[in-house]
Amino acid sequence: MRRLRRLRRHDFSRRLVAENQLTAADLIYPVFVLPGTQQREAVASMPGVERLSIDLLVAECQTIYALGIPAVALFPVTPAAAKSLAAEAAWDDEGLAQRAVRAIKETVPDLGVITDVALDPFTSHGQDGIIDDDGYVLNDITIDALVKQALSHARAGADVVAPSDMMDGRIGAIREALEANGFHNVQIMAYSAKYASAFYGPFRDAVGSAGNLKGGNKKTYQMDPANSNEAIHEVALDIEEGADMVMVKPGMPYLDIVRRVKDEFQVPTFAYQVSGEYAMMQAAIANGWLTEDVIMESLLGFKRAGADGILTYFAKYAAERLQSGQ
Ligand SMILES: NCc1[nH]cc(CCC(=O)O)c1CC(=O)O
Ligand SMILES: [Mg+2]
Repeated sequence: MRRLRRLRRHDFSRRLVAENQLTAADLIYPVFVLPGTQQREAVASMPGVERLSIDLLVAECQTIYALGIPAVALFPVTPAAAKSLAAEAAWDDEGLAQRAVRAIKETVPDLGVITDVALDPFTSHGQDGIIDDDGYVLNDITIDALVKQALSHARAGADVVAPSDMMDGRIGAIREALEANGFHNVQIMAYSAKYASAFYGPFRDAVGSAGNLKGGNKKTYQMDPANSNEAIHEVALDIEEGADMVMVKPGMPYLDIVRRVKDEFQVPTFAYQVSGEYAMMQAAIANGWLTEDVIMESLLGFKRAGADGILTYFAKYAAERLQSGQ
């Protein structure tokens, strides 16, 4: 009799036949950067996540590197006074993101540093671009700003720039500018299929853009959650324009998209387990409704769906757990 339970009988054979494996090398740790020194702030809607000033962040990065996590993704928390309609602070070479990149590369040079290329932390209205009088985000004018921001990150020493804004054509423009300025080896991780999702709420609290958005949404540039074929077109364009890696975001509700993208293109494909997914799981765990085992199960799900790596606020927790062999 064909008994599929036979191999499940013992731990040794369950391990031998496991089809997928999660390792620390699959993880990218998103971190929030504060101005000042010795600053550490909790994020209420993301229990366990802290915003850190650069000095504390550098120390944290040493721990992250020692755990075998390949890279961090930086998200600056911009003071309200530095926000404007045209988001000029985004390409300030002395900006928070730029200074954080330099500090990390100086102390932990082998840790990959990924920067967020998008204007929302720097606009007074919280949108990811420059708006017209009606509040519509202008595509090509925004691209000019994104190019300046990406070049500024590259000058600071960023290994990877990650445009998360969903303007059409920005990958091509950024790639061209990087090449023209001698940054031939700066990688682009494109947020290619980024959906207009309600799962980003806690992140907007963390970077302080929720208040600026005033309940507004990003539906005129981020994708409609109803769509799947459109994600394939978005990814195809970004690869053609010069992306080295592509991303699907959010994560768990969009694993079907991760699988389709991986099958269709076979390029390095990442998924972002976003703030709302983190908050949901942490809330249930804190209430005793779920155990922490859901964390590792959720991360393995990304591997099974075909992701090469996962951006997750659980990266440090997961790497520690993998190291201790649990
Ligand atoms: N450029 C904005 C950006 N970059 C990363 C996230 C969300 C990440 C998360 O929720 O964890 C967002 C939010 C948004 O689009 O409003
Ligand atoms: Mg696109």
